[in-house]
Amino acid sequence: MKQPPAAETGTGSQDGTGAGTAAPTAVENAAGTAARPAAAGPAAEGAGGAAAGSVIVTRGLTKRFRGGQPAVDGLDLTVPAGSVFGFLGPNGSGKTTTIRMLMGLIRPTSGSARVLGAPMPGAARRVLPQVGALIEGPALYGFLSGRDNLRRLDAADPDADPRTRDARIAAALERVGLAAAGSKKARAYSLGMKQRLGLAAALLRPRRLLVLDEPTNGLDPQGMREIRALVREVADGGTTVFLSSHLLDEIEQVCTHAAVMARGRLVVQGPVAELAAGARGRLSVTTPDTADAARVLREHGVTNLVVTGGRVTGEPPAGPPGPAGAFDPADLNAALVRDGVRVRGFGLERASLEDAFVALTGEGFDVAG
Ligand SMILES: Nc1ncnc2c1ncn2[C@@H]1O[C@H](COP(=O)(O)OP(=O)(O)OP(=O)(O)O)[C@@H](O)[C@H]1O
Repeated sequence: MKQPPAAETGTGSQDGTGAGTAAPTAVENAAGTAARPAAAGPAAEGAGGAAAGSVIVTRGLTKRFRGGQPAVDGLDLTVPAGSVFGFLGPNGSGKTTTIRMLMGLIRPTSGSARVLGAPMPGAARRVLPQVGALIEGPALYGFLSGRDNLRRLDAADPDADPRTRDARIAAALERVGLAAAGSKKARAYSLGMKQRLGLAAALLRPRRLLVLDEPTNGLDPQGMREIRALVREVADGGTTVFLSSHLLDEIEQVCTHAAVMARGRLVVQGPVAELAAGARGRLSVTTPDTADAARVLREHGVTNLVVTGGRVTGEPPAGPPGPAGAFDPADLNAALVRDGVRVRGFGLERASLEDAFVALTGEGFDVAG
C-alpha cells in the first residue's frame, strides 16, 4: 500500500518500437523469439507497426544504494512487445528496484533503461501515460468507495477526459469483476478486491504496457486465479504485461517469457517454454541392470548420470526429443533392450522452470529469499 499507481502526466509518444529486438538470450541459451500473436493490438502499433519491437530494454542497468552491494547489477533486459513477461526472483533479488527504475521512480546509478522506446527517467512524462502500473499495492482511501477511489485517481490524471470518466470507471470495474462492489467502501474490500481495484485504476485508460509488482502477493488461491485470468485477458487485448513474482509456477502458468534474477543479477531470460526446455528434463530408466543401463545411456549421449537403487536417471542429449529431434527416446529404449538391459520403466520427466533455475544457478529456488 505504499506506492500509488504510476504517475500519469503529460502526453504520450506513440513510438514504441524500442531499441532492442525480441531476441531474448541475455546470459544463457534460450534463443527465443518474438511476441505472441496476440500482439496485434495497441502494443503492435509502434512506429512502422513493428510488432517485433521491444517494450522494455535495459542495458547495464545498475542501482547501488548508499554504501551497499548493488541491488541491481548490470541488468540487460529485453521485453518483447505483446509478451506476458515474468520477472522472477527470490525476495531481495532486485525486482522492485528494477521496476522502480523502469517507472522513473528512482534513478539508476549507471546503465540505461528504455520503456516504449524512450529513455527513463528522462521521458517519464510522455511514457507513463501509456503505462499502467501497480507497484507494492494500490494506494487507496479506505473511506471512499471503490468507484470514488477510481474517480479520484482519474481526476488526478490531466490527460483523462472528464466527459468519459463515469463510463470508463464503470467499464474498468466491470472488467475486474467489481461492478457489484463498486459502491462499497474500499476498507471493506478483501486484499484480492483491493488488488483488483488497483488493476482497474491501472486500466482506466488503454495502456500499451502494464507493470505489476507481485500482483498476487498475499492472495488466496482463488484471488490468484482471478488476477492471472485478468492478466491473460489484458494481454489478449494486445497490452504487454510485465509482472514480477517469486512464484515459479505462477510464471509458468501465465507468462510467455521470463527473466530470472538472483542477487541483483540476471540469470537468464527468454520464452518460458525454451527456458524450461533448456533444462531438458531427465530421462529415467528403472532396471535391475543399472550398470549396463548407465553404460548404454552414456554411449547414446546421456549425461549427468545418477544411479539410485534400481533406477538410472540422466540428462538427455540437447535438442527436442522425438524422431525429428536430436534423440529419439524410442531408439534409446530399443538400444537398452538390444544390450540385454531389462527395462522395467522408461520415461522422460518434463523439465519445469524450477529445474531450469536449479540447472542455471546450482541453487534451489528459495522463495523465502
Ligand atoms: N531504498 C533502499 N535503500 C537501501 N537498500 C534497498 C532499498 N531498496 C531496496 N534495497 C535493497 O536492495 C535489494 C533488492 O531489493 P528489492 O526490493 O529490489 O528486491 P525484490 O526482488 O523486489 O524483493 P522483494 O520481493 O522482497 O521486494 C535488497 O537487498 C534490499 O534490501
